[in-house]
Amino acid sequence: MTIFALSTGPGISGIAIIRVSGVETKKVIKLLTNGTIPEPRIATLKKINKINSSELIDEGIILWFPGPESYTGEDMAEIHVHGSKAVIDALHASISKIENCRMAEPGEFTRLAFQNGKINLLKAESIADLISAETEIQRQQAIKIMSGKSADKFNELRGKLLKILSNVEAKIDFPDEDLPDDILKEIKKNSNYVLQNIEKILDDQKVGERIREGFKITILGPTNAGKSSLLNCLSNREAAIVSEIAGTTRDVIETHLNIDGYPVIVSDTAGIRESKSEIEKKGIKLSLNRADEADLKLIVVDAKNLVISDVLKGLLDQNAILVINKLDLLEEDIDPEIKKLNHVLISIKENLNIDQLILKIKKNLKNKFIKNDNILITRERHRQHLKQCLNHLKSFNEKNEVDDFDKAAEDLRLATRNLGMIVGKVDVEEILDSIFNDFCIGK
Ligand SMILES: Nc1nc2c(ncn2[C@@H]2O[C@H](COP(=O)(O)OP(=O)(O)OP(=O)(O)O)[C@@H](O)[C@H]2O)c(=O)[nH]1
Ligand SMILES: [K+]
Ligand SMILES: [Mg+2]
Repeated sequence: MTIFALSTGPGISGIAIIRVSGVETKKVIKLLTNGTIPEPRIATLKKINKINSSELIDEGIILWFPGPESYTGEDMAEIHVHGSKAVIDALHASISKIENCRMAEPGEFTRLAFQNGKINLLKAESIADLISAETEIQRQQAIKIMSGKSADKFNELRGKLLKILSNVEAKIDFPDEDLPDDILKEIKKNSNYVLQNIEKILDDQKVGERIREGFKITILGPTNAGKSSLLNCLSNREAAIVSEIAGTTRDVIETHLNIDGYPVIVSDTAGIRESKSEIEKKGIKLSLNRADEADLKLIVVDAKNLVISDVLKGLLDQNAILVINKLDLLEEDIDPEIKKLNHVLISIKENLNIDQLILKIKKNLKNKFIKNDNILITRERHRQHLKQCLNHLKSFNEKNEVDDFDKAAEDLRLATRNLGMIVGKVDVEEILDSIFNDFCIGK
């Protein structure tokens, strides 16, 4: 089967690129250009016409990449035309008339690249991350994983496990012979090395995932403190309704922001107070759930009414900033006890000290992100495989201690398999769909 798809973004653009991959690629070029195949990898201007007709669609550049020296490993072509809907539609219609040619599924080009051994799974995932990167930090992370640093580490650890496995299997094959002491020592050393490495990789405060998905900031506080006003102020738009009526916000309202390169998801929540309304109570429950999940809590209170309820006190930990709003209304100094807390005094109405608050938020993000320069896990999938690997490895150690080699070997195989699945070194058909379906068509 030969696949094709628009690989540039949809909508009007100066240039649109349609990619073709598969055995019929040469035929596609010939039929579209009524002519010869261009030199490999040399941009060649061609008249592109409808299939089986001399009617011109557009003039454009054809790039011919004979397999296996191509992105997918198969014969491939790129057709660069003017980026209008009509040109693209005409080209698509023409190619789909050629036998054995069809539109590509989302992520299918990259999936082929993986299946044909051009890239490993981590690289495939990082390509998806790079395509969807919205902030500088996300781009940096994607390109780092793409460069192969994580894959190298996981392959190194997997190599050690395979080494142990060969020793243990030798023991199973020759049950009457004892393993020499130095080999037993080496097995122990290697399995501890892998164990400790995985524990260290897992102990990462989930920074990699946070960079991909966004760092979670939750705005909490009593009703009418100005929480929704703060959300709007940070996101520079009317994301949430602001009113002088206490209890305005009921549902959680999220906005995605880019704070100095760091991706964040800011959530505004329902004001916390004693309420008889069932709906409001539900809203307050949602607020408290969000507080649990948050990486950073902004506890907003009213400077004129500075009572901090016990519930809020419970939320004021090292991942919280006390935001005292409505500074413009304040006449006297604030309570020295409250001043001891990690706080900032602002007025959203008068735009006072907002920059200070943003600085504090940034500092908090930086501390969290920069502490960990060794990010290897960017997805829950990786974390699950590592946890499984760790469990099997621990179980292997226990069984190995009591000379239960058969069962120990089985644990070792499973541990190795889980490490392999991260990079895509084993039969991974079952996880491929979920990975490549996240891509858009043409990638
Ligand atoms: N004077 C003054 N008023 C403010 C300031 N910030 C917000 N307000 C006003 O405070 C009122 C409540 O603001 P909201 O943003 O709706 O407060 P909230 O915390 O989201 O309230 P709920 O959703 O009901 O819990 C509105 O009338 C705002 O205009 C400020 O800095 N100074
Ligand atoms: K309100
Ligand atoms: Mg509100």
